[in-house]
Amino acid sequence: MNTSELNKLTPCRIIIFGAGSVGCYVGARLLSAGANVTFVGRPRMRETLQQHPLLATDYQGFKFETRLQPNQYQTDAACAANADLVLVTVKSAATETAGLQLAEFIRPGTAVISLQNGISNSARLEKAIPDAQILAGMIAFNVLHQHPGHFHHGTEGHLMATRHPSLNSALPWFTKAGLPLQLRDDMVSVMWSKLLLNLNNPVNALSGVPLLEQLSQRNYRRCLAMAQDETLALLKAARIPIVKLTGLPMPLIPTIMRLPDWIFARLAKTMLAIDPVARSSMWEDLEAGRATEIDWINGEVIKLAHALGRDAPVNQHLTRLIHDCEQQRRNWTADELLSELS
Ligand SMILES: NC(=O)C1=CN([C@@H]2O[C@H](COP(=O)(O)OP(=O)(O)OC[C@H]3O[C@@H](n4cnc5c(N)ncnc54)[C@H](OP(=O)(O)O)[C@@H]3O)[C@@H](O)[C@H]2O)C=CC1
Ligand SMILES: CC(C)(CO)C(=O)C(=O)O
Repeated sequence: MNTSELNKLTPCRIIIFGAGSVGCYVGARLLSAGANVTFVGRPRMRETLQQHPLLATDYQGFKFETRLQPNQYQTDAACAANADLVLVTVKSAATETAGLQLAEFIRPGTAVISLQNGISNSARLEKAIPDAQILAGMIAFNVLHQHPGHFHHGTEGHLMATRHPSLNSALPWFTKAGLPLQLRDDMVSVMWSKLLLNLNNPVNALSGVPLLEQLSQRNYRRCLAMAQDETLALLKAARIPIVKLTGLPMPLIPTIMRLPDWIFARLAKTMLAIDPVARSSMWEDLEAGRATEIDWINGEVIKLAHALGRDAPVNQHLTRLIHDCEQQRRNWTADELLSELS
C-alpha cells in the first residue's frame, strides 16, 4: 500500500470487546494508525488506563504510547451499535456472555472477528449473535501485560481472519498499523495449527517460567511433543490439514522439540523469535487465579478423539493437571512433568 492509498482510508469504527492483553495491544496498534477504536472491558482495566498511558511495544522495537479519553474505554456493549467491526478478545469461557451482550446492540450484518485461541469460539458467537457476520480469527503471537497499561508483543506471528467482503474497509487500517490482517480461506486448518502450538500453554503454565526458559529445557519440550504427536495423529485421522504458522515446519515440530538442547537452540534461533519475558496466556490465568482455557485447547483434542472413537491420554492428563493447578498452584520441574506424563 503506497502513501496516497493510506491517506484515503475509509473511516471504520472498530470496537475491541474484552480489552485485556490482546485487545489493548491490537487496539493500541490500530490507534497508532489513526483508526477510530473504542475499547470495551472491565472497570479495573479502565481505571488502570486512566492512571497510566496505554503503551504498546513489540520485540522488534515498535513503541506507541497514548492517553485514552474517558469515552474510549467503555464497560458495556452499547457502543457496539455504531461499530463497523468488532474484535472479540475475551477468554473462551467468556464467549457466550460477550456474544449475548453484543447481540443486544449490534447492527445486523456487522463484521465480528473472534480473535481468540481454540476451535469453537466463532461458532459459539454465531449462536449468540445470529444477525452478525461472524468470522473466525487468529492471533498467532504472544502479548503480555507487562506493567500497568503496558502491553508487549513478544513472539513472531500474524493476525488472520476468514476472507470476507465485510472486512474491506477495515483491512487498510491493520496494514497501516503494521499489523496486517491476513485473509484466509482455510481457517479451520489455521485454528487447529495454532492449537498445536497452544498445546505448549499448559506445559508453560505448569513450568512457572517464561516461554524461552521453558522451551530451552528438553524435558519440557518432550512433554509438548507427546501432546502434539497425539493431536497430529487425530488430525490425520479426521483429515484436517495443518498449515505453517511460524518458521517451524508444522509436521516436524514434535521431532524438533525432542532434539538435544544445543541443536534445538541453534534451530530455534533462526526459526522462532521469542523474547525472554514472554509467557503463555494460560500462565497469566493461573497467576491471576482465573479459570484457564484448558477445556478449549487440550479439551478440543479430547473432543476430537472421542468423535473418532479414540482417546487422548496425554491431553487428558495435562487437562487434569491444569485443573488441579487452578485449585492449588504448583510449579513442575521438567523432569517431574515428563515422568508424570510418561
Ligand atoms: N495473551 C496472549 O498472548 C494471547 C492470547 N490469545 C487468545 O486471545 C484471547 C484473549 O486473551 P487475553 O487478551 O490474554 O485475555 P485477557 O484475560 O487478558 O483479556 C480479556 C479481557 O476481557 C474481559 N472480559 C471478559 N468478559 C467480558 C465482558 N463480558 N465484558 C467486558 N469485558 C470482558 C476480561 O475480564 P475478566 O478477566 O474480569 O473476565 C479481560 O480483562 C484468548 O482466547 C487467548 O487464548 C491468543 C494469542 C496470544
Ligand atoms: C502465542 C501463544 C502460543 C504463546 O504461548 C499463545 O497463543 C498464548 O499465550 O495463548
